[in-house]
Amino acid sequence: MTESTTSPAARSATLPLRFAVMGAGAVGCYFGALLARAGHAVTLIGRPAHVLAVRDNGLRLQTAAMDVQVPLAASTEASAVEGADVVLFCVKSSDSEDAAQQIRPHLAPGALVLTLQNGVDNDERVRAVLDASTPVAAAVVYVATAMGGPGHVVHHGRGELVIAPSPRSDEVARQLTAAGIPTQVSDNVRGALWAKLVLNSAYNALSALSQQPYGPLVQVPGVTQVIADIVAECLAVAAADGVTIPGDVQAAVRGIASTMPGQYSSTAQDLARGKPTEIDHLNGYVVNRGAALGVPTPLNHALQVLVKLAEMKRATD
Ligand SMILES: NC(=O)C1=CN([C@@H]2O[C@H](COP(=O)(O)OP(=O)(O)OC[C@H]3O[C@@H](n4cnc5c(N)ncnc54)[C@H](OP(=O)(O)O)[C@@H]3O)[C@@H](O)[C@H]2O)C=CC1
Ligand SMILES: CC(C)(CO)C(=O)C(=O)O
Repeated sequence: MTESTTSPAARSATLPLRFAVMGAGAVGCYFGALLARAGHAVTLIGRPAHVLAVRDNGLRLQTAAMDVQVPLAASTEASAVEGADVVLFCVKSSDSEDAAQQIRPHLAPGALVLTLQNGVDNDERVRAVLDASTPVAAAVVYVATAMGGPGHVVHHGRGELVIAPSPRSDEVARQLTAAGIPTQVSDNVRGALWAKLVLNSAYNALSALSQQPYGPLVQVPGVTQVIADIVAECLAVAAADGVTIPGDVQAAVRGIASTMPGQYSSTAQDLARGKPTEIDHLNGYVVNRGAALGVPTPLNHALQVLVKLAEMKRATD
């Protein structure tokens, strides 16, 4: 096909883009590394020890299929988003406003900010901080990754995204998919984020408070009934909020314990490392929406409070 017969969209799908990753942790490093390997210009923005390691040796990307050093740019400064076509916004949900404030003065006009986070309202919270002209699209992240240490990301499974529509979403989805990150654009990302929120609300706090992986957790008498009751509260809030949750959420909830029996929730991992959890954006979100909509959520509230107490204890140990 000659240049003149190629549509602008098709042409742009073949051109490398400039990506910045705001919050270069497990999720941002994994996707950033794949994009850099596909020829895109990628800058990671993260903490000093990680940035130094990446600058010295590149990012070590360890998956079942490869263990490679990926050269890419890294900075501790939010100003490194300058010139990016797309910002992968990958901080924890509790850091969204701060991180958005930090990148705001440096974003190029029209840069797309993609929120790759758990929790259902990060896109709204980021949009509220950024200039009204900046497109922000939520992404549902289906991946299991962890940091192996500074400059080292370990992939444990999956790696797809579902992203919300925006002026650049189709183009970006094509580029991501071509880079080995299967990406769909969906007009029900909120529903898909809610589906994940239900799983997180059902399992994360219980795994965190007991420091148990999902397999042994559900063997304890009473746990599956508690999970069913938590899920019922979440679904009542979602219904009152007009959210259509795609797929069979009950089957997805049951499937977690059998498909990931050895997995500890991210909340359990945060607590074990003495890091703040995202609980206010998981069970806590269900509680707040429930309160606003007049739907009682006593189990979600109890779990939120218990995790906050455990965070407090961990911080003072
Ligand atoms: N890991 C996974 O497999 C999955 C994670 N998710 C979700 O993705 C999101 C990101 O998770 P994950 O990557 O695991 O989290 P990480 O904690 O590994 O990564 C976030 C990184 O951003 C850093 N950071 C925060 N604020 C700034 C800032 N202002 N400037 C520079 N760096 C900053 C953090 O540093 P510090 O810790 O020092 O604050 C941390 O290193 C979360 O919402 C999570 O729930 C979703 C699906 C799977
Ligand atoms: C799906 C689940 C519950 C898997 O661990 C998760 O997203 C988390 O740990 O935060």
